[in-house]
Amino acid sequence: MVPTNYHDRSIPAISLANFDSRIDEITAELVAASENVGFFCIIDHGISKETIDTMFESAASFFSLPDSTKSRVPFSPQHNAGWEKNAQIRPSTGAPDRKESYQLQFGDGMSGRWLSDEDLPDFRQTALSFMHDVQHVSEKLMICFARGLGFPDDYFIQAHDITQRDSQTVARLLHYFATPEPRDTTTGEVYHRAGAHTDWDLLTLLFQKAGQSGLEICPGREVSTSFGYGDTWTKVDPDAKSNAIICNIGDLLMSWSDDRFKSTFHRVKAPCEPGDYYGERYSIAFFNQPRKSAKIQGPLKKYPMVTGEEFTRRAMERNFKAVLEKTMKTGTGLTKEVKVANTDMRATSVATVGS
Ligand SMILES: O=C(O)CCC(=O)C(=O)O
Ligand SMILES: [Fe+2]
Repeated sequence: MVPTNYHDRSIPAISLANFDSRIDEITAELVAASENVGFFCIIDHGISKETIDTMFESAASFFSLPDSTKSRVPFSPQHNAGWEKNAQIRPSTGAPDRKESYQLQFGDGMSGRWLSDEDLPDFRQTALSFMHDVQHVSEKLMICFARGLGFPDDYFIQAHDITQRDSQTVARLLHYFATPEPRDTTTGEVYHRAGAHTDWDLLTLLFQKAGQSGLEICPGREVSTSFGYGDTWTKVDPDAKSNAIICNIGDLLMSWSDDRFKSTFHRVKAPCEPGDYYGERYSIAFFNQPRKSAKIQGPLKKYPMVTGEEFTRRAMERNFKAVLEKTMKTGTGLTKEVKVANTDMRATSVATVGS
């Protein structure tokens, strides 16, 4: 196995302290980070460590339920919400990520996909309160991005209004399974966690747990080969002290900024090298998705206008095609009914392909 080529890049840390009086300074920092790296972390964001820990505890309670209970809220491709396990195949790997996830939304998409209070006391309330907190932070960043691109302050906030029925914003609770250490190289089995991908939302806010490393980025699309294979990677380890939220630009903001802001390849590495973390890993990703009816076009009109619904559908189709091509090339095929998940909006297509 060829060792990973690592490169230390600094991930900008941007403080949101005194947001109203420092908004110009914060906007300049965010714009620079988005143009040059596509990844940054925010600190002084106002969500306490206790709040984040409580959400992680609730996520762990959900994932510790028997599969028979979790399968009462199964993932729905139409709604992009619910629970899936070992079901997401990335075009970069052609094999399922070894994980389970539970996708939550604010509105109609969650109908019938919350467990009852008897199954999981207080979960819904805790999750929604956390999601509103993260939305609040996201909206601050949206004001800065709107200013950076010359749009009115509330431009992205309106397009991502979570009080509307066609809101598509998703909070994804993730649980990666522990994998054998050291990896058995005789079988060639690779325990993918999250294969290399870009997200296709506006902006992702990611929460990691101290000690559970694995997130890596390949910034600025510095990829000379497909999906970053063979390229240099940078570790983005959780930093418990700063209580930072990791943020990355998604394909939607890249397009909406006429390619000025970079959506960036990242992965949760399949552990295989000395120093890698093989234990179970929890994370929470908050995907700022546009309303279905949002109209998307950059200030320079580099790309034709599309709706949020259309943008999402096209991203899913592209992803689905790439997965099919990959699985055919590798001969793994999709031999039974397989849920083929998208890179990051999590809308999963159910495909029955091959024998
Ligand atoms: O789990 C993580 O740290 C990252 C997850 C991720 O990139 C994704 O789900 O899009
Ligand atoms: Fe991602």
